[in-house]
Amino acid sequence: MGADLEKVLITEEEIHARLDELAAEIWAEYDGKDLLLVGVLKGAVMVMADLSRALPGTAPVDWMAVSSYGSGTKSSGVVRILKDLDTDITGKHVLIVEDIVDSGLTLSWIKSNLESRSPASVEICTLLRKPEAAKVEIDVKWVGFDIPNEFVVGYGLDYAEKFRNLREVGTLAPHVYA
Ligand SMILES: O=P(O)(O)OC[C@H]1O[C@H](OP(=O)(O)OP(=O)(O)O)[C@H](O)[C@@H]1O
Ligand code: HPA
Ligand SMILES: [Mg+2]
Repeated sequence: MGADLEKVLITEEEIHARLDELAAEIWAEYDGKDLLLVGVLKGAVMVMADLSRALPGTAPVDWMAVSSYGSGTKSSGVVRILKDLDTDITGKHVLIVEDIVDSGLTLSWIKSNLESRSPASVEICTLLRKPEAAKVEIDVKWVGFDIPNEFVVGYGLDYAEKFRNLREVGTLAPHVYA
């Protein structure tokens, strides 16, 4: 599987060090508040697992599943809810936890969808962001790493459902696409 990578952009150690920093900042913001962590399946599973465990206190976790990419490498811009939250978020401080903000279309749709449910606040934490790929303006409060506009896999991110279980984030070698 490692041989399928062209280059490693972010190592496992760099990811964990950055998530530890973000967890401390996030806890400073939400300590004492009614916080709900919302993960976006499936990509955010690894980020949620490590970020939530790096928090110095406890908070409930819920999940949404939406589809925008299908099996390809380009966002269709069409977002569908495949699984909604189990939680009523009225009055809660919602923190959306994501693996990547690419075009921003998915997150901007999810954020306004959640904002329509009368929460106390909705913010976003993402491990990765591609500033050059942005198609909509979206306010992301916590960003792990800004990365170049290249398709990446690993640490939850897939290509055709594969490579989510890589420990690092990297780009794929051309032979994988062939
Ligand atoms: O900013 P955007 O261009 O909208 O892209 C970002 C979204 O695309 C990916 O999800 P995908 O739809 O591939 O589902 P997955 O998490 O199951 O891989 C990723 O996990 C984000 O949710
Ligand atoms: O670069 C990416 N890789 C994998 N999945 C994605 N979903 C949006 N951008 C990406
Ligand atoms: Mg995907």
